[in-house]
Amino acid sequence: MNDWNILEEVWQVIQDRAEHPSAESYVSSVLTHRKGIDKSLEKVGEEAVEFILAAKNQVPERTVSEAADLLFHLLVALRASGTDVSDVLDELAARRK
Ligand SMILES: N=c1c2ncn([C@@H]3O[C@H](COP(=O)(O)OP(=O)(O)OP(=O)(O)O)[C@@H](O)[C@H]3O)c2ncn1[C@@H]1O[C@H](COP(=O)(O)O)[C@@H](O)[C@H]1O
Repeated sequence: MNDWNILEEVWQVIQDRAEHPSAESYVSSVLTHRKGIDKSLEKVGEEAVEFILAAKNQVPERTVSEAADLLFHLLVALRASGTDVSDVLDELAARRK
């Protein structure tokens, strides 16, 4: 199944967790972390490295899983940096040749 809508769905949940933080929420814990934005930026770095290693070592299941982690943490970091994902999508669209 290819469902690009899942990205939008996860983005909306991240907005909700940012606006209504809860103790049980992982996203809230990252967005309210004592390290501030550094926490989500560290996660992006960590997950990027794990993705690179999985892809480089040609481990398909791990590559999929690490790519999902990377996309998720990138969305959280975009929120932490006050960047709207729509602007990122617009930027991609503007690069069409
Ligand atoms: N996609 C994810 C997702 N991917 C990974 N994780 C969590 O990310 C955490 C990080 O795990 P790691 O092993 O990388 O790191 P760790 O050492 O345990 O913890 P940290 O480094 O983060 O401190 C785990 O607790 C995972 O559960 C996620 N947590 C949430 N989501 C999505 O976000 C939504 C909202 O989640 P909550 O905010 O928890 O309600 C969920 O419905 C999902 O769609």
